[in-house]
Amino acid sequence: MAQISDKELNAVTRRIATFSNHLLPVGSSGGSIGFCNASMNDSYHRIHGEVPSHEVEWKTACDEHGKEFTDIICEKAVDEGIAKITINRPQRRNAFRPQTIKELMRAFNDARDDSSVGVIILTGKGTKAFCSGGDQEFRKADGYADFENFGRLNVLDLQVQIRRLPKPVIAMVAGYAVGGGHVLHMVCDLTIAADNAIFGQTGPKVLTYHLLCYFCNKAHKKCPAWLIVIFLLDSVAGPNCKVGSFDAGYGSSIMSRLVGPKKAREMWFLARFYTASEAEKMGLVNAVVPLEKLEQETIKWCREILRNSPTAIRVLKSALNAVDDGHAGLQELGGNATLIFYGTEEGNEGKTAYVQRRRPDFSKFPRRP
Ligand SMILES: CC(C)(COP(=O)(O)OP(=O)(O)OC[C@H]1O[C@@H](n2cnc3c(N)ncnc32)[C@H](O)[C@@H]1OP(=O)(O)O)[C@@H](O)C(=O)NCCC(=O)NCCSC(=O)CCC(=O)c1ccccc1C(=O)O
Repeated sequence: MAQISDKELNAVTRRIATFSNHLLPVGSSGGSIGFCNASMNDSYHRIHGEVPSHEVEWKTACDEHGKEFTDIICEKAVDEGIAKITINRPQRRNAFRPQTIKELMRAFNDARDDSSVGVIILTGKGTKAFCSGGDQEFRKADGYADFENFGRLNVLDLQVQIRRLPKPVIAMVAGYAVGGGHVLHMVCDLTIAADNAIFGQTGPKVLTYHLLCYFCNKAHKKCPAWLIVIFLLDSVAGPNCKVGSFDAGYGSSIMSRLVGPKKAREMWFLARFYTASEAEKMGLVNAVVPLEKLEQETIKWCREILRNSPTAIRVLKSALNAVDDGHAGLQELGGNATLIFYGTEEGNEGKTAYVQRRRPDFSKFPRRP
């Protein structure tokens, strides 16, 4: 009779253990290994262990000229590939003005170029709001303007930057994510929400708030009494803000992809607000956690991502966007193919031959089926 070696016996025992673990109901403890879920007792989890849960040590980062940011806080985790970018205007529910967007774009650029960073968290200061969209005080007839005397919709550039950034961006949402702030979280790759989070678009609602600001500006800050009365009545009838705006770009198309065309129409046409658990059911967010666990859980997701291959994640992000992003999506995905090719011997042969003024020898490279 054929003898079975110790090695083979070990392999069989391991396979039976793995198989029987898969049969255990989810949540049962199933043995002495301290995983939260018995079905996680496979070789991957035995080798990699649990995702570490120790606290992050944050180090504040300046801008590229060593100057401190005014509207945002940029931090990097010590010895871990996590950058955290925080909109720091809590007194205005983290509404963004052009300066905020410019700083955000610089911080995202820095995190992109920093090869020690593998994942970026976008969040808002405090627990009341992730972001309440464009700061209406700075809205003019041609867009938003602060230190410059022309207006723009700067946030659209930031949306594109996040979409194309070759590292995952996670929105960490506590409190309101509304208007342009809601679009920002949708543009991020993942969203972890606190149980106090509120999501929604405000733009199409009645114009009282914007009208009030507009007339006050015109009247050198003096508000006509009738407008104040309308504003007060309107505030009582529906305390959510009303700004007269819409995002017919990513704010519509990405939303429709996330929640489906019918629900997207509901979100925009009715401009209702939704709780975190409603948002989770709609597919707007990846997870909802108690407010006090928000950062801990987000960090856990970051650490789990950071264990994985950065190139695989980079290519996957562009692949997941490619169909929707048309030429820009193909360019991003195609750029990744070229980037990987540059790192191969075959790619290098072409370059080396050119530099050495000789014919390249591609004969040694396989023509794969
Ligand atoms: C977020 C709220 C629901 C929070 O309500 P609450 O907790 O009761 O706080 P408040 O007392 O309302 O607010 C505290 C304080 O903050 C000020 N504030 C809040 N949000 C803004 C804002 N967006 N702009 C300016 N100021 C804001 C508020 O006035 C208070 O100030 P005090 O001095 O203390 O009184 C509620 O605050 C709320 O509903 N806010 C407005 C939300 C909203 O409608 N946002 C949408 C703005 S439009 C937008 O984001 C579009 C952005 C954009 O650039 C764009 C992109 C693509 C296409 C088009 C556009 C475009 O601009 O049109």
